[in-house]
Amino acid sequence: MESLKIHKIIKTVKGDIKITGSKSESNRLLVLQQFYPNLKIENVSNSDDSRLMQKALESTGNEINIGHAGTAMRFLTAYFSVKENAKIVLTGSHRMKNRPIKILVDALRDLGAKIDYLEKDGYPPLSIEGKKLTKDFVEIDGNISSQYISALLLIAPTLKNGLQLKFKGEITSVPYIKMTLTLLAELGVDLTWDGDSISIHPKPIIEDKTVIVESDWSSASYYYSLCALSPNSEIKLSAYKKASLQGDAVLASIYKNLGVDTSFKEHSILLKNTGNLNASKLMNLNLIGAPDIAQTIVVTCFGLGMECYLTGLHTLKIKETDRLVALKNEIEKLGGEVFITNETLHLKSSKKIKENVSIATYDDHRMAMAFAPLALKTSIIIEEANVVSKSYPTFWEDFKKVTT
Ligand SMILES: O=C(O)C1=C[C@@H](OP(=O)(O)O)[C@@H](O)[C@H](O)C1
Ligand SMILES: C=C(OP(=O)(O)O)C(=O)O
Repeated sequence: MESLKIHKIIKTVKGDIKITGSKSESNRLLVLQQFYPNLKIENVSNSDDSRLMQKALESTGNEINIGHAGTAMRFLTAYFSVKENAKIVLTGSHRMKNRPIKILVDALRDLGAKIDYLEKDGYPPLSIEGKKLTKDFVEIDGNISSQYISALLLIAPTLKNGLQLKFKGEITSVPYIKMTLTLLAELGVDLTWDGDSISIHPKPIIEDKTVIVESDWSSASYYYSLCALSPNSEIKLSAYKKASLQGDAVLASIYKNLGVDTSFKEHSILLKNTGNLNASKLMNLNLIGAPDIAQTIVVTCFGLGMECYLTGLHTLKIKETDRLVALKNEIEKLGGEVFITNETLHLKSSKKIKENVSIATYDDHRMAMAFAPLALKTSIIIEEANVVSKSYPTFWEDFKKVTT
């Protein structure tokens, strides 16, 4: 699928969607399943990133290409470093070769791992020779990506003496670290998080266990946006729970201020447009714990003509694309005004949205999905619309279901 033209939607958004499992939970559990084969996983994500992860873990070849999948790149670097006798090259897309991995590689090398850079220092591709790691203490910078920390935590219980991780500086995307720790604890791993240090005890085997992956909250964000932009709309999404491991579940409280009410019913959430919106209010949010929903929120505010000021966005520059620049470029094409720094984004309120603008997606699934709901306001074109498969392969079918 190349460009997708979406004609202005005149229907009230309504429907019932079952969303695939969280890609973050899935990619952690898939690694853990290699260490603990008696772990069963249900509702695994059907995203490209999780399929690539599964394929990599089953691969018998000596070169693995994980495309655009950041978590897979980081988690597999740690995984293959401890897989005795593994000798592999881990590579990815052009963008992946420009997403930093030095902090993780340095930490693994400090623990004794054998990893070499094949092109640019500090970036994939990597050559990894797996071996037994015997050290049990490492310091790591927590401000660039929490994925480095999760990667180390996932291998920690398989190390002979476990692992103590000490953080330098501030930690970013903390809910993702908590997700990793909660999943480890569910498998019976003993751990403590005390101030700037996490200790993981060794756990060579676990009891039989089945984990059901909750559906993906980041994917739910696009329905929150549709609901916010469509008066009287109602969407039911499954399968979700109130006590989520995913930080993006904060959507429910954020979108309350954008006129969407969330109610939990058994395994689903019901989103309803309440009509309760003060569009002259400024949306002021720190998204350091939920970076993946920044694009959705900015576009919703733009569609509602609201001003928004987001902070805590320093990780957006090193994701699938520089998401701060991408948002500014595309919203300005539509007639909006956006100011960015390295960690903030300020959207001015604007009343008009230009028609038939073609939105570039920069190989970033979230650019395509975040801009699609604007079709409730005006006809819009989404370029390279199939990028959505990175996290949500059936997005366009599901989008159609609730909008036509
Ligand atoms: O651990 C994870 O599953 C993720 C952590 C976050 O990355 P950063 O920690 O790099 O912000 C998030 O943006 C990414 O989509 C998934
Ligand atoms: C940043 C993302 O993924 P990753 O870092 O795993 O490529 C994302 O899905 O928005």
